[in-house]
Amino acid sequence: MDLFNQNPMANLLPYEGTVILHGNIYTIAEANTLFKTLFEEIEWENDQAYIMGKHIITKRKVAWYANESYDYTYSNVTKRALVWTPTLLKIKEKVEQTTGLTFNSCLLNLYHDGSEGMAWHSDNEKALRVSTDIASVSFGAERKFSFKHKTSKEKIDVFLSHGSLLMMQGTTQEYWLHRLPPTKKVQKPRINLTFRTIQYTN
Ligand SMILES: O=C(O)CCC(=O)C(=O)O
Ligand SMILES: [Fe+2]
Repeated sequence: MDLFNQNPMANLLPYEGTVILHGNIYTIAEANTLFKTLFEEIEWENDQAYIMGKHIITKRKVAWYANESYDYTYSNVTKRALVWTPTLLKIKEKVEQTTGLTFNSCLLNLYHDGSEGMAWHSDNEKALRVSTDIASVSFGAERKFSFKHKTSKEKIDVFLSHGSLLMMQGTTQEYWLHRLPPTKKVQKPRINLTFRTIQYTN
């Protein structure tokens, strides 16, 4: 037995965090249908932010859905969460069954092609967070997703395929950054859903 053969359910991080790739939780046919439905039904908007006084509008599109409609402020822009669509609820239930965890909100990102990505960051907005577990579901073009340790700078790459589930847990956000690097190799769109547990008051 090759002990170094990658077990897809093993922790991909060597220390100070837990990242588990569950692999594909949907068949290609199911994932195709979900991609199409999300592409058409989600209320996609360009993301906006004020970063160092500059108003930034991304090409990448985003949407927030949650158990309740509520306002939240992120990068100095106030946004309103939308209430789950039936498709999102079905995906949330599948993720909850697979992981044994529960989530109350979801950030969706639509990358039209490989020229769009997301820069190094960690998802640790303290005001919002009650749990650090994040479930990431991907549809469409396969893309590389990278982790970088905040002090050692060690890098770990993983490929996120059509219908796959990746879990980021424990101290991952505290000690590691992640990003979706842009790439010239990908011409097709990708949709990513990150299910989170956030504390909201309204
Ligand atoms: O598109 C992805 O795979 C990751 C998105 C992400 O990191 C985020 O929404 O915080
Ligand atoms: Fe993130």
